[in-house]
Amino acid sequence: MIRLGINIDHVATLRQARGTKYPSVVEAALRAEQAGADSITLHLREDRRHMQDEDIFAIRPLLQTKMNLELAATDEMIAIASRVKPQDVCIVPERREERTTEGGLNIKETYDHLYRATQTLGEQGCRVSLFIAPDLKDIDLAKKMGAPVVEIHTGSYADAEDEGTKQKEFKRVQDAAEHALSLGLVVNAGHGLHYHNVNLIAGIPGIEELNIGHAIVAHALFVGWDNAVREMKLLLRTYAK
Ligand SMILES: CC(=O)[C@@H](O)[C@H](O)COP(=O)(O)O
Ligand SMILES: NCC(=O)COP(=O)(O)O
Repeated sequence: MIRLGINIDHVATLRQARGTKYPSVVEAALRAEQAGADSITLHLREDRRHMQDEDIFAIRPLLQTKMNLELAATDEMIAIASRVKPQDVCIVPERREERTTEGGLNIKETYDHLYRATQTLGEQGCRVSLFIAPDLKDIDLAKKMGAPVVEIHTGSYADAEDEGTKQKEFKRVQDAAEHALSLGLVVNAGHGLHYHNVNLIAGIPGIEELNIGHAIVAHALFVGWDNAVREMKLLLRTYAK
């Protein structure tokens, strides 16, 4: 059964907008688990625009499911992950000026650096995932690097502005997932997924987990957090093959 990772970054975005203590990211994480989340994803960005270090340390011991900590492969972030010891770590690309994560890791250009980060985090007992574009060559490099998991960036699929582009981008994700599974990799996917586009991705056989956040936080404004999580969980159950 495909698993649902709830990314709570943008609960923190609302909090950071005013520097208040509310909404509580701890409450968001625990209630998401109660509502059916199989994992809690948090992206500790270098610029701390949403999640803060103290959020990561506070949430880690309280989770009943697992923590998937997203981070850039920097010495600072690897040191934090080595202290927090999340069950899963997803290495993601980061550029300060970006509005959101644009594209996957440039594995070819940064192979040696990513290899060292993957090894270090693996030695800490974390299951390492690489956030990559739906590109077969990048998947081959991820396998060569020894990362047990890849998370396929679904942003181009989610951003498609016409049906033809959407179907083309979906096939890229589908082909990439099939190739990664054929190499024995665990395959996750995420970025930009919402209640009206998750169906095709959830229907790809073999995908282990979808990480979804922004759309769930947005929907929660109208239906409540618990219901927003439950509705997404039901969609995954409905469309998974
Ligand atoms: C890696 C990924 O797709 C998510 O963590 C996404 O980055 C959400 O956070 P932002 O909206 O800050 O990019
Ligand atoms: N890795 C994808 C993720 O964690 C959530 O991305 P989004 O749903 O907030 O776009």
